[in-house]
Amino acid sequence: MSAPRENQGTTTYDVIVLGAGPVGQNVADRAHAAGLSVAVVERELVGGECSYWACVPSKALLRPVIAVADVRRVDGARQAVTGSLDTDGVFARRNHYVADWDDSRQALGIKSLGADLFRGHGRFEGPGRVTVTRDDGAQQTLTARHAVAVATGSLPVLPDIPGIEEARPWTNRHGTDSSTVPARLAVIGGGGVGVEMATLWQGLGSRVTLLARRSLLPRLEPFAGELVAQGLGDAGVDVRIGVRVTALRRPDPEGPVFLTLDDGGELEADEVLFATGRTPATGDIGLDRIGLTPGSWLDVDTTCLVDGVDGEWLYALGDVNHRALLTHQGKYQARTAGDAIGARAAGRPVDDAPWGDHATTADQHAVPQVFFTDPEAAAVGLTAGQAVDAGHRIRTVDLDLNAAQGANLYADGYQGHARLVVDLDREILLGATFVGPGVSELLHSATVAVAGEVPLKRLRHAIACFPTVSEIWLFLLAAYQRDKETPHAASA
Ligand SMILES: Cc1cc2nc3c(=O)[nH]c(=O)nc-3n(C[C@H](O)[C@H](O)[C@H](O)COP(=O)(O)OP(=O)(O)OC[C@H]3O[C@@H](n4cnc5c(N)ncnc54)[C@H](O)[C@@H]3O)c2cc1C
Ligand SMILES: NC(=O)c1ccc[n+]([C@@H]2O[C@H](COP(=O)([O-])OP(=O)(O)OC[C@H]3O[C@@H](n4cnc5c(N)ncnc54)[C@H](O)[C@@H]3O)[C@@H](O)[C@H]2O)c1
Repeated sequence: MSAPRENQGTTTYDVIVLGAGPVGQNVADRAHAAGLSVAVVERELVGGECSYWACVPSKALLRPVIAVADVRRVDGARQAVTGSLDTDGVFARRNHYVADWDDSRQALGIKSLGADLFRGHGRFEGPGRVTVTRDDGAQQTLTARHAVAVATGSLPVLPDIPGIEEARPWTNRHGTDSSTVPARLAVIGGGGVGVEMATLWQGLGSRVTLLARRSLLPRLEPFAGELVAQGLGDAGVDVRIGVRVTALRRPDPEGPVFLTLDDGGELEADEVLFATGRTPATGDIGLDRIGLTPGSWLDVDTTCLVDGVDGEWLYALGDVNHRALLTHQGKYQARTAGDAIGARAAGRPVDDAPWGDHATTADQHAVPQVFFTDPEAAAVGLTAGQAVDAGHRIRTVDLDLNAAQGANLYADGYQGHARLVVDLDREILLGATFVGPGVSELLHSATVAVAGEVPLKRLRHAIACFPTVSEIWLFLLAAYQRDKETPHAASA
């Protein structure tokens, strides 16, 4: 490792990491493990959006809601749940998991992995050169001998609708850090944030209206959004699909917000939460100083080197490269790119062939995701539609999950559905989707099968325990075999 070197107010490290979310932390760890000196720059909280306003608080708040729903599906246990959720307890639980928005433990983590933390806003001044501006205006310049890794994440997008400022909308920030439950909440957007926020605030006692201009969870198999919409409706959410907000008003700043809808209606709520997508946090990081466009997503190659930048020094990881806006996928990119940075710095060969040590091949073939709704929706790889669009010859296998006795024992009247997408030419799985209570823990089996390209002939020998929900694999594979042996079986 070349130790940090100071010269005329500029400190030189082997690697500079911009952003200390989960992704920045992981690339710093891997680069340091490769023997490189590392500076990490963070302008807000070490741990990023994920730790304080996204994954962690949302799951801390959702778990009690789903735990109670799960108990209510088990006769004998249901009778033990007689009251409503203790919201103070739920908020205290959330506060515990976000450490009361105090990042000192995570900041120590940066130190203990051997990197130096610089608090402040990082901006490129030129290739390999970053200025850090602290809140008090003090500035420090850092230069990188080998690499800069941009892991600045993403920000919520608010649509340009008249009255949006006056409405003082919530985004994922208030949606996860509020400790008051609005009596009526309008949630706009049917993606992951929208459906999870609707689930959790309805569970905590709000009367939620969810407005989605298209189907829910549109990137998953269509049945996922349909079952999640049904679950939300059963929980009391007013789900309205195909409805847009055209204007907002909050005439009395202390009073309710009014939403004008394109179906001619008006909706009154106490708060409105926009979950209408993300924009890259690259607007103010000096991209123009290095020949890139401020505010753009950063396209990358398989080792996460940014396209169109000479010299193999600029990497972009996590949300900012727009490959998959998921913590686990960003961390995978960070581990892979951290190793690639180490290899390039040492002059060792880079193994960027598909599934190689320095390639993020899973980003294209095996991205797993779970939405913690009730029912849960879990998917990996390609949907049937995506597989056909990509030119694969496929067959889909569909089954209700209650075909597995384990599902019925897990929840009385278990309702859920599974789909496998099979590549007919190679007889491997391209994708799998499970929707139902408790399926989040089922997904990794499918991820192993998809990423491992395990032949179905061999998968048959991976036995699931009786009586678990996982036994659905047995029935899905048997159904595939049956279809295969039936000449008229449909292939999509
Ligand atoms: C409500 C919600 C729930 C979610 N739930 C899940 C989930 O359950 N599972 C999942 O996998 N994903 C989930 N996601 C997505 C997940 O939050 C992101 O994919 C993840 O946070 C991306 O990590 P990151 O490190 O790239 O960015 P971030 O977590 O956004 O971290 C980026 C860091 O960079 C810092 N930064 C930005 N600009 C600068 C600068 N110029 N100088 C210095 N520092 C800077 C920021 O302050 C921040 O700390 C959820 C998202 C939302 C909104
Ligand atoms: N459990 C998880 O892993 C989890 C949970 C939440 C979010 N996430 C990830 O975080 C990212 C951001 O999630 P998100 O839900 O904010 O974004 P998204 O892009 O997934 O969904 C946004 C939705 O809002 C809709 N929309 C956009 N503009 C609109 C408008 N003006 N009016 C009405 N609807 C509008 C879009 O059609 C889309 O369906 C996603 O990639 C998501 O997968 C993951």
